[in-house]
Amino acid sequence: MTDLLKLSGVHTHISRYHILQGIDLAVPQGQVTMLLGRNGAGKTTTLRTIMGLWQASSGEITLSGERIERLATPDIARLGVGYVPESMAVFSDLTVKDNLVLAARDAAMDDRQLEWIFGFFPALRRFWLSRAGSLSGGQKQMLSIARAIIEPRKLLLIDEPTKGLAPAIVMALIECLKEIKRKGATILLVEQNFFAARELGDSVLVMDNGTIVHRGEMAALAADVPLQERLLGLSLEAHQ
Ligand SMILES: Nc1ncnc2c1ncn2[C@@H]1O[C@H](COP(=O)(O)OP(=O)(O)OP(=O)(O)O)[C@@H](O)[C@H]1O
Repeated sequence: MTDLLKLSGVHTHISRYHILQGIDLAVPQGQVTMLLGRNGAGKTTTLRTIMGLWQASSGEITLSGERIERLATPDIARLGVGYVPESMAVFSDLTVKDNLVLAARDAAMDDRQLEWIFGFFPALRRFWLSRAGSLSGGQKQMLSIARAIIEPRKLLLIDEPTKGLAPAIVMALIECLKEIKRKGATILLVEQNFFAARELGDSVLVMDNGTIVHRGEMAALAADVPLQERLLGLSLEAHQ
């Protein structure tokens, strides 16, 4: 299996704080890799460092074998990395359509890509000319993911997409992400929801205090409650 993304010995400082303390991880092509860990473990900082939003103070990050840790965020995006931040990246005052037009940047929106996205997220077709600010939380999250996949991406970084959403919406979102996965996407996914983690994850990385403390198959961690309690402080069931 080819590793699409690799981090070796990555350290990140935020002002005087040493947050990432030597991250080694690999994200295999065509798989969903879950990134779990307690609050404050460094999951968001890891995604932001890959995306160039924080600069690694040392270590190497490669995408398809190419070093990216010194590149600026727009250049990393141009190489095919899509990022869905925790705080839903949508422009509330713009329509759903304009949010997607902007996300497609200089490329004209491709009709086939758009139909593909409507297939996952039918609500976006329904509210095409509505202000994004008028959408529900779940619909905003769907728009935020749609913005990240409006152009073909090699790699998607998604930060806690189910956070704060009602259970029915969470289930719908999991189905959408499964479909995106079925189409062969490679995803690094931060997620604390048990169903989402178990349903979507092929492999799992667990972080604590800025390092990776466990790596393995998601199914193996999902089946091992004592290990979950040791690594996460409580079982995945309790994270629902
Ligand atoms: N802008 C910042 N300035 C100072 N410290 C920060 C900043 N952003 C994050 N941190 C610190 O870095 C550590 C890791 O935070 P991070 O958000 O990466 O954790 P996380 O695992 O994503 O947790 P959560 O699930 O709570 O978002 C925390 O101790 C946090 O307080």
